[in-house]
Amino acid sequence: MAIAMLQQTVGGTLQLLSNSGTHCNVGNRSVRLLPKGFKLEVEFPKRAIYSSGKRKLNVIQASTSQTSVVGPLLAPSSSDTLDSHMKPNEVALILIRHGESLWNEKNLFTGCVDVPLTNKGVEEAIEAGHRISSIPVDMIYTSSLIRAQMTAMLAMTQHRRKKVPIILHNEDERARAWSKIYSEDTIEQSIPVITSWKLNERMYGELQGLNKQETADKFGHEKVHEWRRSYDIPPPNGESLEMCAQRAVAYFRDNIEPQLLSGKNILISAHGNSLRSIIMYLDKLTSQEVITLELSTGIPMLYIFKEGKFIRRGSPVAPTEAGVYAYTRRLAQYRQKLDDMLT
Ligand SMILES: O=C(O)[C@@H](CO)OP(=O)(O)O
Repeated sequence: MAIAMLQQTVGGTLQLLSNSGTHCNVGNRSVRLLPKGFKLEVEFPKRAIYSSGKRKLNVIQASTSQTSVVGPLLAPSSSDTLDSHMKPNEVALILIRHGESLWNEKNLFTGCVDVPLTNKGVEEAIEAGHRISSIPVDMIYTSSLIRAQMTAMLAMTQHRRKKVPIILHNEDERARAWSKIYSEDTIEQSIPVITSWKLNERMYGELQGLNKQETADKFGHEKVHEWRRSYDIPPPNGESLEMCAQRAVAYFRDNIEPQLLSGKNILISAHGNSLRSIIMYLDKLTSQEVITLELSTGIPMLYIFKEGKFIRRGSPVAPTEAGVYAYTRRLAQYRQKLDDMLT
């Protein structure tokens, strides 16, 4: 079976690796892949579909130095409209802040420290999953932190479509090779989960691990409020919200938005401040507006992406809530198909 994988781009060089000699279409050129890899000099467009046999390799932002590596699991043949092969004219984007973590419970500054969920956090994640269980999800993005990953995975246990979320391991070639799936059908029933530190909580510098109340008592409530909720004032040796927004929004624009454009329904499980940053971008909030935005743990927020615009649709309260599915005909149809499939 022909499996080609985008390995890397260096300047204008696109390197494809193949597990067998096979033909691969790159743009409008048909090329032969060699067993041990193939190098091709190509002026590639920003977004292009590269196909090998029946599979599509979706190359995102190939003209930048950092390229998303997309293997077969990452590019299911269609977005999940059970399973229509038409590119939809609108897709769902769901944002979830992770459930309560052990350090949320202890009221400690957490930032990039990798702390798991509490029992309450587990329950919140399951409840979030229940709320979104009839909304299509084709791809999941999470931070590299376990609390966001646990939240995404627990939420997906509730999804009525019953696809299996699978974390992609792109750390190196062996990690990729050793986690490869060899069944087309199994790939079809999977949801790729892409993790990136760029969606992490903002790095809280020398406040990480300190108690929020004790820090306020020591440095004054005003100072601590400034560190926590100003836009451009960083905590000692940490990131301001503005700095967090720079990397989180850049990641969203470079990696997630192209997938939405290509018709994928997406769930992002991340953190208070990385999500506030992304919401600032989606809702075009000013720096004054974003500092008053507070996100609760485990509450999913739904957006519809249509004609290049993000339309905020609030938070689904229940999978059967009429209001959510009245938002768009496509969501209503998807839920109906799930009902038909499951009864
Ligand atoms: O401690 C943290 O990492 C964050 C989120 O819990 O705190 P804050 O409420 O100050 O953004």
